[in-house]
Amino acid sequence: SLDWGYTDDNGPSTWAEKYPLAAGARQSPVDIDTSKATSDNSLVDREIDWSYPSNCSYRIVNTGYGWRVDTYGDDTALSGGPLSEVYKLEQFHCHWGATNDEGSEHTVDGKSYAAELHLVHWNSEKYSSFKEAASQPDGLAVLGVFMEIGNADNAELEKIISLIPKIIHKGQDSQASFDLDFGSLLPESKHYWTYLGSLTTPPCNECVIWTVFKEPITISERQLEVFRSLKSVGEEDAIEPEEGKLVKNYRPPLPLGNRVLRECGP
Ligand SMILES: CCN[C@H]1CN(CCOCC)S(=O)(=O)c2sc(S(N)(=O)=O)cc21
Ligand SMILES: [Zn+2]
Repeated sequence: SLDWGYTDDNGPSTWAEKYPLAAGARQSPVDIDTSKATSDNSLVDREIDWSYPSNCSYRIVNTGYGWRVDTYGDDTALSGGPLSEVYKLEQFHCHWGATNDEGSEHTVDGKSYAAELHLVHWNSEKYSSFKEAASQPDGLAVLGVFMEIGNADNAELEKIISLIPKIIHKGQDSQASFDLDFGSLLPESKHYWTYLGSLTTPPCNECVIWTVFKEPITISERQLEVFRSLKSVGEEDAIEPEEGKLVKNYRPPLPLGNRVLRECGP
């Protein structure tokens, strides 16, 4: 069985037993208490700036904890906002819940969204590899985008969702070269909150500069159901058809403690 996961016997409340960093003071996600957010002038004139390729080849993989799209971050760049260097996109993935009233990792004044998209970048200006960056306090920059249920399908996400039936079991992957317009995976408004945190899964390294957008994007109920059809076990694990489904893969919020939560944007 998995040494960590999201069930009662291996879920977030047990992680610190095997992954001591999970009990740290700079953990993610957090509840974004909007009354605590300080609008910081140092961020105002440093708009978050990203450039992603329009068409690129990608690999989508079932990690056993969800789907992950590995990008070959050559001509990607994320800078500005809270970032002092240029970061490259390494991968993106998503977190969701068993029902639509939960699923996001960050919450806003206690409100959960149905899912949360994470675009994971690493500080390629300062460090020579993603792995090295993941052990540094300013090594990773993750963009968090809330997802709420809408009537229409999200056309960009559909390109990913159409591949999920090929990776139902843990370890399966699918190579695809589809032209993904990352810009449309991000909200129109660049209004965001930022704070220093961690990976939201083991090993829970405290290496992430988080930027969470205020405006959600939409996903349809059908599309979210496809996420929930993923399995956390491999094809060879003989289990009942309904068993092992990844119906939820989010970590509940941890205390912000004495960290500063900054807000920027109109
Ligand atoms: C299931 C494992 N998830 C991990 C896998 N990686 C960790 C690699 O550690 C190398 C030492 S990662 O840096 O790609 C990464 S980012 C996030 S999150 N949810 O905080 O955006 C989780 C994870
Ligand atoms: Zn994540």
